[in-house]
Amino acid sequence: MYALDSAQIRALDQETIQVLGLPSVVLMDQAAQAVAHQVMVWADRSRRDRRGTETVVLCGPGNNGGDGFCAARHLFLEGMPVRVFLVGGKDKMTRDARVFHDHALCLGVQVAELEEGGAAWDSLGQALKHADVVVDALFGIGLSRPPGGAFARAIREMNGCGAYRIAVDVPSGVDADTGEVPGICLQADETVTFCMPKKGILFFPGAGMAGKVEVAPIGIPPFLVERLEGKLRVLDGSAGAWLPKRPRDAHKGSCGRVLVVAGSPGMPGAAVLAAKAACRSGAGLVKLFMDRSIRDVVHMSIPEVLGTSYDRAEGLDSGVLQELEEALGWADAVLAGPGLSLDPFAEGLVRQVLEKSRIPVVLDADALTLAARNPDWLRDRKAPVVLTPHVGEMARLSGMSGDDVARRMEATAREYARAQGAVMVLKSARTVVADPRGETCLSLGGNNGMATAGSGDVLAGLVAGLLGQGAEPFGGACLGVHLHGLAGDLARDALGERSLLATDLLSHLPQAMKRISEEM
Ligand SMILES: NC(=O)C1=CN([C@@H]2O[C@H](COP(=O)(O)OP(=O)(O)OC[C@H]3O[C@@H](n4cnc5c(N)ncnc54)[C@H](O)[C@@H]3O)[C@@H](O)[C@H]2O)[C@H](O)CC1
Ligand SMILES: [K+]
Repeated sequence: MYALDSAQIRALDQETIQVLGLPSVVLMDQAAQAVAHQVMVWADRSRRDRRGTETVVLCGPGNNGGDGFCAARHLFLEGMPVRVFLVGGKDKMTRDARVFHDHALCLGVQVAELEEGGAAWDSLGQALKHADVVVDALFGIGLSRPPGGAFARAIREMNGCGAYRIAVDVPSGVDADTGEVPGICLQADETVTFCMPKKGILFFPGAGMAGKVEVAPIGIPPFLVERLEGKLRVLDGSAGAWLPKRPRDAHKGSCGRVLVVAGSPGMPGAAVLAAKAACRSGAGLVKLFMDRSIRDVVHMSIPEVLGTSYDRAEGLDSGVLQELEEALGWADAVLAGPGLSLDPFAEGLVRQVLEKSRIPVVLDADALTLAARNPDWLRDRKAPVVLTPHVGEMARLSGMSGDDVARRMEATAREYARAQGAVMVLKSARTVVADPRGETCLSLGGNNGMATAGSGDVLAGLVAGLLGQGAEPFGGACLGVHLHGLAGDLARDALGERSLLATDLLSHLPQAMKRISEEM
């Protein structure tokens, strides 16, 4: 599945209509049938007699409204009571919307026009009072500014009624491309979107307005979708294809060696979480390059982890750098950053990793901040790099504001990946993974319970562990993100969301790994 923007979906529309000769009203009718079907599904699920289920449809002047008129037709032909209210005026209607508006009228569907100051608002109020379902067909991908006037009032009325709210394609008020909600917006219980989900209902805040998303085919051939440029792939179980195969005669030395450069005096936690996640990824050997002061607590927490320790108090001398270089020579992948701190000692370690590493490098947490301070380190590096910033760290790396990064998650990840020649894992409630060559994935997995200390350390360790087993950087990052979200959802299902801890992610990783291995 892909998340598409309005330009892509319009291009698909046009190709299907022009190249394949499928009339646009056929696409609209398919879309409308899907909406009407979901109304019937709701009636059946609520054990309501379909013919007793009252539906109110609010239509805008565009093709979103056209879907609404056409859906009303289908409900009417099913013998279901339906009322339609038009906002925006008949004179502004698109051709296809007009076709189904007129046909609905011919069938006997009641259509009233809502105008500012008009009398039909009372009828709308009455209709919504008795409605079981309300269908929002005001705006779809054509929204170009915050809804105002009669449109805003209609949205307020829909939000204020007790009916089950179904949005057509996009909840009215959501920017279909960015997910921004510039003004008033429908709070949908469900969104029936067509062909492929629109980016605006997968990225927040739009994702928070869409409710349950149903994706309905409307006759656009898959091969047209596949050949679209710049698609945003939505991660699912197929991410398992990126899981490195294990040698048949596996032994601990042949299942990946991962070096974790993490932790600092008094800060063992992040290092433990990251190293444990690398172990849980299936890597054969994980070695922590750590300060002597945390060695005991690390070995108590993870007996499986090897360790090379240094004494930060003695300062960063050539001996430590030599040991780090030797450890890099031992490893198949390296993670630097969790709990490393930002002092000159830590700076020296990250610099050494980027200068000397010929194996894939994952930079997380403090290493990202240090790399942002020294941009030439990334530029001059010799190894493939995966960066795993959250929005704030991305702001520091890119010089953008956090709000701008949050508003342009996909574009920011793509641009920075290309500029740095690095794989970007840009983390937020929706995480985007971008490859320097342009391939980009979106993870819908995970939940609010994962917004907790250490969650990022687990992800970074997981990604490094997969790269250490031979996953290529982009695939390993995508698989790590997918597994991380799946483990988080499994943990939430078992423990609830509120009290989730990063250690719960670790304990649910085996189940997540088992799940994707079985789906392959
Ligand atoms: N392939 C598909 O996915 C198909 C989608 N269909 C539906 O068509 C709409 C898109 O229709 P469009 O006419 O382009 O735009 P909208 O109906 O979303 O918008 C209506 C119209 O309203 C004007 N407008 C925009 N913002 C405002 C505002 N704030 N206030 C007032 N007026 C506004 C603007 O002129 C818009 O054109 C898509 O979402 C699907 O529902 C097809 O039915 C089938 C194929
Ligand atoms: K809508």
